[in-house]
Formats: sequence, structure tokens, C-alpha cells
Amino acid sequence: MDERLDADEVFSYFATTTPYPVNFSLMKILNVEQTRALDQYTIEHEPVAPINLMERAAQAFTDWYTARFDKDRPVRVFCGLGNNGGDGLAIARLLTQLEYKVQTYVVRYAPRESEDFMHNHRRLKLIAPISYIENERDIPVIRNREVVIDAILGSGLSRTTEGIVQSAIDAINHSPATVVAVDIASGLFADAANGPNATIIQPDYTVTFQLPKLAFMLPSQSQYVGEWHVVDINLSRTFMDRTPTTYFYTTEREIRHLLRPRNRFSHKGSFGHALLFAGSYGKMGAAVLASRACLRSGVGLLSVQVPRCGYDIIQTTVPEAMCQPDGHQHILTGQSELEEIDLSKYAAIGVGPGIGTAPETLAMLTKLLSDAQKPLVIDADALNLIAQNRELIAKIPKNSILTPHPKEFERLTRRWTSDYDKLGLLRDFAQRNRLVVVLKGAHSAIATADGTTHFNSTGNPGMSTGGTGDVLTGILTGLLAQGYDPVEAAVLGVFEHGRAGDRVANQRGQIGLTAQDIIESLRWD
Ligand SMILES: NC(=O)C1=CN([C@@H]2O[C@H](COP(=O)(O)OP(=O)(O)OC[C@H]3O[C@@H](n4cnc5c(N)ncnc54)[C@H](O)[C@@H]3O)[C@@H](O)[C@H]2O)[C@@H](O)CC1
Ligand SMILES: Nc1ncnc2c1ncn2[C@@H]1O[C@H](COP(=O)(O)OP(=O)(O)O)[C@@H](O)[C@H]1O
Ligand SMILES: [K+]
Repeated sequence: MDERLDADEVFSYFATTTPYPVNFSLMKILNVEQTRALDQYTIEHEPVAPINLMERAAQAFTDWYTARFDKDRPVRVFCGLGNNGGDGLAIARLLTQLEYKVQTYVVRYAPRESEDFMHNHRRLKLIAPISYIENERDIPVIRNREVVIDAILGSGLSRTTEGIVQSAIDAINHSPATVVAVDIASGLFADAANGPNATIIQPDYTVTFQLPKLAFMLPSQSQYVGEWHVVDINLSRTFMDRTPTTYFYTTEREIRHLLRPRNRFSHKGSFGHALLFAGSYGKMGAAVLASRACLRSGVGLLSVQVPRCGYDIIQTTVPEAMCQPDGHQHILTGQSELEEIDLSKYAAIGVGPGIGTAPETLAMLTKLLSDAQKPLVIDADALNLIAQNRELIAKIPKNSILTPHPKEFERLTRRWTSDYDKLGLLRDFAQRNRLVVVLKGAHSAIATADGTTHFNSTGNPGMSTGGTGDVLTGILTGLLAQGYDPVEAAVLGVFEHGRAGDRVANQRGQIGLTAQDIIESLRWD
């Protein structure tokens, strides 16, 4: 895109090239051009002088900082020459005025400074000394217990770091200090892959302005992000609402819009009848977990198709569910022992947890994909079977929800070269096949048929334990049965699955968390 476009032109540029996405997602992830245009639009239309907007940003950062760090911890603020550096200088002034022990350094990598940098430089100079880093000798020794505020480069990064910037970043990374990045770690591209061997700040925290950045969602970038927080600096709501994007971040606000309250006169018929195909000999736990999670997600009625060996297990551990044993003792074949399965009876169908990859199960899945008239939830071994028989992809009912973890997604597509490549693969796969694909992990990414991707905000590493994916399948099947459309079901289900995991982690820590705990912690109000 032409960098010279002004804020209004950016509106019309994106409005004509990007589809307007689903309306329940409020928190957007904008790209670098859009972020710049958002600043510019706010400056022109609020209106607010750029220097006052910078002051607002510095104040928001300082409020965040002072709520967490005591005055007795020495602070070293490293500033570049652009507006990120200007933020750093203003932060140094505000902290000095609050009697923090601040030392400020300007990394002089170029001959020119931004206007607002110079303004804040003059103001800080009046109350505190400023040191300049022009070569390696000027870099201070950074000690334990100190805090480094990294304001060398922000979202204006346009090339890989080098020279004295690189040396300063290396020194900060090798120091024992706690590092807090202003807006984004210096050297990290906000929405594109960094080349190999790039020198980038590795912060403990990133305090970013207004909206999260795409890089924050990606596992490979996490060392350059640390724990991240968004601070509100009142950038134009109008611009954010009107600017189309394909990336969203799901927070509790969106979820409140999605949840449907129950009508006083509702009955179990109002919440759908779900069917789960799950389990095989030795993997009946997956069927139990998915079934219980489905029931805890508000489904009206649940039936479970399991191999004959699973009949007593389901009947005793999930008494609320009806159980239909397969004709086979150990695996699902689709040949029901009792009666022919009439798919039309079910409001939603989930398939995959623990089913294994036997040829008879493949035959059952193939028939299910052809016969199903509604979107399915497809997980685990069902995905592995599809990956081994890729011609089945075209048979998946449109708008079905697929829930691969990264390995399963790789089997369905190919190995990716970077997390950005992976996001592209995910979007294309969902769009081309008209599916909803939940790529699971930290910040699970939900890609939809219209080309948008929703990143989840809940969940924790305690959830990396066997069976949590089966729980998600149960949840999603339960939501589809209640009439949520597939995108809503995926966004809502993934969020609540993670939120339940966070409740458990708060109560008993991450390490002891199990999949069953997640089921017991689900809440929908
Ligand atoms: N524009 C605004 O109104 C606001 C901007 N804010 C701050 O401004 C930042 C963006 O400011 P800028 O656009 O000035 O960007 P930066 O502060 O990131 O600096 C960009 C400058 O550095 C140069 N540069 C880029 N890559 C480099 C590299 N690898 N090595 C050396 N120099 C490099 C660029 O040519 C440009 O001159 C944000 O991250 C945020 O911290 C905040 O104050 C909020 C308001
Ligand atoms: N670090 C993490 N942060 C947030 N959620 C996580 C994390 N690790 C795993 N999860 C969640 O736990 C679930 C794991 O699913 P999956 O890999 O299919 O496990 P399983 O096959 O054992 O059931 C997914 O929903 C995933 O998003
Ligand atoms: K920075």
C-alpha cells in the first residue's frame, strides 16, 4: 500500500478491498499502516496536538508502570530518535517527577530526530541529565533489580536493526534487569516476519497502546513480547469501528454480545439434540470427556455413538446421555447395533475424539461426511483420517468446525516456514474449503470462510494436557446444537473453554489442571 495515503484514504482503501467482517468482534488488530492512520485520524478529528497525544501515551504507560514497580527500583530509559523515543523521554520526565530514580539514554543512531522527540528532549533536559549512546563504550552496565524501559524503536521500524542500536539491544538482553517495552519491543516487526538472526529486545513485559499487535498472537514471537498489556489512550473509536480488518481479538466484551440468555418457557427441546461419535478400545475417556463437556455447555439432549466396549462406560459415567453402541466391539464402523443412525434427528454432530484411524472407521467417517446435511464438529483422529485421505476435504459440509492442534493442521496442509506463513495457510484453507478452522494453542486462532481470523484471549499452559481438546469438541457440538452459528460457536466455545481453564488455574495452579476440571469449571453467565 502507498505509504503516502492519509487517514481518510486508508478508510476507503480498505473498505473497497476487504470484506466487512462479522459484527460482534469489537477489538481489532490493525496493521502498521492502519495504526499510523488511526493516530493521524485521532490527531485531526478529535482534534489533539500530536505532542499531547504522546503525553497521553506516556501517562498511560506511567500509570501502568507505577502500579507495578516501586520507586526504589532504579530505572534506565533507553530512547531512540523517533516517536517511540519521544514516548520514552516523556515517560522519563513523568517518572522523575514522581521521584523514581531515572537515568535516561538516547541511542544516537542517526542524525535526525522527530519533532515530538525534540520537544520532549527539551522538557526533560530542564529537570534531569540525559546521556547519549553513540558507540559501545557509552552503553552503561545494567544491574540486577534495575528496570529497563525500552523506547528505542516502536511501530515505525522499517528495517532490521544494526550498528549501535543492535549493540544497545544486545546489552539490554544480556543484562539481569527486568525489561519493559514501550508499545512494542525494539526491533520486532508488528505484523511481518523478522528475518533470521534479527536483534530484537526480549522484554519481560510489553505495554502497548490501544490495540494488540499481530506479532503478540504468534508463538514464535513470544520471546520478543513477554507478558503484554494494552493501555487505552483514547484513539478514535470511530476510526477503529470503521476500519475493516481480517484480524480480531476476542475479549469478554464480545462474548457478552454473543451469549444468549435462556427463555423462561424453554424446554429441553429448545436446546437441540446433539450426537457425538467418539471413543475406541483404550480411548473411551475421550468420549466421556467430550460427552460431559457437551452436557455442561447447555445441550438439550445428547446421544453418543461408541464401540460396544464403551457402552457400559458411557451409561455409568454420563447417565444424562443416551448411548448407541456400534456393532463392533472396539472401534466405530457406523454399523449400529440397535438401529440405523438417522442423522436428520440431530441438531449437531461432533466426530473424532478417541476414534482411532482403522479402515472401518474411515468408512464410517466417509459416509458421515457425505450424508450430513449440517455443519459438523471434526476433531482429532477424524482430522487425521481426513489428512490421510485428502479427497475427503471437499466432502466436509460447508461451515463445519475443524479443531486441529498445530500437528494435525500440518498434516492437513503442509509444514509452514514461519508463523505468518501458518496464518496465511490457515486463512486460505478455511476460505477455500468454506470451513471454520480452530487452530488450537495459546491464542487459538479461529479462521472463517470469509477470510477473518479471531484470536482467543483466554487459556493457559496448564491446558496443555491430554483430553482438553476432547472437552472443546464437546463444547462446540453443544453450542451448535443450541443454534449458535458455527463462527459464533467457535469464538464463544474457545473463549469459555479457555476461561474455564483459567478458573481452574487460579484455584489450584496450572500444573495440576486436568481436562475434567475444565468441564467442572464451565460457566455460561
Ligand atoms: N504517532 C502518534 O501519534 C503516536 C505515536 N506513538 C509512539 O510512536 C511510535 C511510532 O513512532 P515512529 O513512527 O516515529 O516510529 P519509531 O519511533 O519506531 O522510529 C521510526 C524512526 O526510526 C527509523 N528506523 C526504522 N527502523 C530502524 C532501524 N532498524 N534502525 C534504525 N532506525 C530505524 C525510521 O526511519 C524512523 O525515522 C509508536 O510505537 C508509539 O510508541 C505514541 O506516542 C502514541 C501516539
Ligand atoms: N499454552 C496454552 N495456552 C492456552 N491454551 C492452551 C495452551 N496449550 C493448550 N491449550 C489448549 O488446550 C487444548 C489442547 O487440545 P489438544 O492439543 O487437542 O489436546 P488433546 O488432544 O490432549 O485433547 C486446546 O484447546 C488448546 O487451545
Ligand atoms: K520499544
